[in-house]
Amino acid sequence: MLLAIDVGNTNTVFSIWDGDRFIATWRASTEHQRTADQYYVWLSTLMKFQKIEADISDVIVSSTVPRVVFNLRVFADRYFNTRPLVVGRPDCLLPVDVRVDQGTAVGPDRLVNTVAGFDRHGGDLVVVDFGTATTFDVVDADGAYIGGVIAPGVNLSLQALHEAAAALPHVDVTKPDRVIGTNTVACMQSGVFWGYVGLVRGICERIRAEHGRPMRVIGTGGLAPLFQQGEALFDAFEADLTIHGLTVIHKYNKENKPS
Ligand SMILES: Nc1ncnc2c1ncn2[C@@H]1O[C@H](COP(=O)(O)OP(=O)(O)O)[C@@H](O)[C@H]1O
Ligand SMILES: CC(C)(COP(=O)(O)O)[C@@H](O)C(=O)NCCC(=O)O
Ligand SMILES: [K+]
Repeated sequence: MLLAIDVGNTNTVFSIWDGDRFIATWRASTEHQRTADQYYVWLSTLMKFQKIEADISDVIVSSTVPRVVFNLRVFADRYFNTRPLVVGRPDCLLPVDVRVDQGTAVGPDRLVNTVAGFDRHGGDLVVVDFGTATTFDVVDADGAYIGGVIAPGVNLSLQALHEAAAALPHVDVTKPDRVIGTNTVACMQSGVFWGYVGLVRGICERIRAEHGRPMRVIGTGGLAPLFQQGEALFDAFEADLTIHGLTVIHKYNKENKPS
C-alpha cells in the first residue's frame, strides 16, 4: 500500500491508498522538528485506534517546507524500509510538462494539483488551493503547468490585520450576511470574505482573458467550501485533489521508471 504525505506550511496530511481508494486520512500540524520516531508513534497509534492494518510498501511526499523532508525520509526508511518518492526532486518523474522561467522552483503542491486536475478534468484549468497561501495554478491544454498566481492566504490576512493593528481582535473567517459591518468583527469578516470573493473572481477572469480559451476552475483546500457557498466561484470542489495527485504521480513513476 501507498502512504501519501502532503506537507503544507500549516498542516500535513497522511493518507493510505490501497490501490483503489483511500482507506484512511489523518492531519497533523506541520512542525519541522518532528522526528521520524515521532511520526511513527503518531501514525501507528491512529492506525491501531481505527483498526487499520496496512502493509505500507511505498511512500510519496510533496512538501512546501523543505526542512521536513529529511525526517520523513528517515521515517520511510526506518519504519517501512522504502525510499520515498519526493515530488520536485530530479528522480521523481512528472506526467506533465512544467513551462516556467528557468531556475524557478515551483511549489511541489502546485505541480501535484496540476497533475490531479489534468487527470480528472483534462486541460485548460485553473486550480485554486486555499492553503497558508492561496495559489492559482494554470494548467494548459496538454496538462502542462504554465504558471499562476500566489496570494496571501485567508487566515494569514486575518492574522496580519490582528498583528498590525492594536485595536483589531483575532477573528475567524465566516461568510457575513451583509457587506456593511456594524461592529469591528463584522467589518473584518466582511473585508476578508468579500475581498476574497472578489479576488478569486477577478483573478480567474483575468487568467481566462490572458489564456484566450475557455477554462474550468477547480477549488481545493480547507476553506474552499466556505467561499463556494452561494458564490459559484468554482466549477468543481475537490477536497482530496492534492492527495489524489500524489497517487497519480506514484503510479506514473512505477510504470515509467527503469528499476
Ligand atoms: N475546514 C476548515 N475550516 C476552517 N479553517 C480551515 C479549515 N481547513 C483548514 N483551515 C485553515 O486554513 C488554513 C490553511 O490550511 P491548510 O489548507 O491545511 O494549509 P496548508 O496546506 O498550507 O498547510 C489554516 O490556517 C487552517 O487552519
Ligand atoms: C505558494 C506556496 C507557499 C503555497 O504553499 P501552501 O499554502 O500549500 O503551504 C508553495 O507552493 C511554495 O512555497 N511555492 C514556491 C514558489 C512557487 O510555487 O512559485
Ligand atoms: K496546499
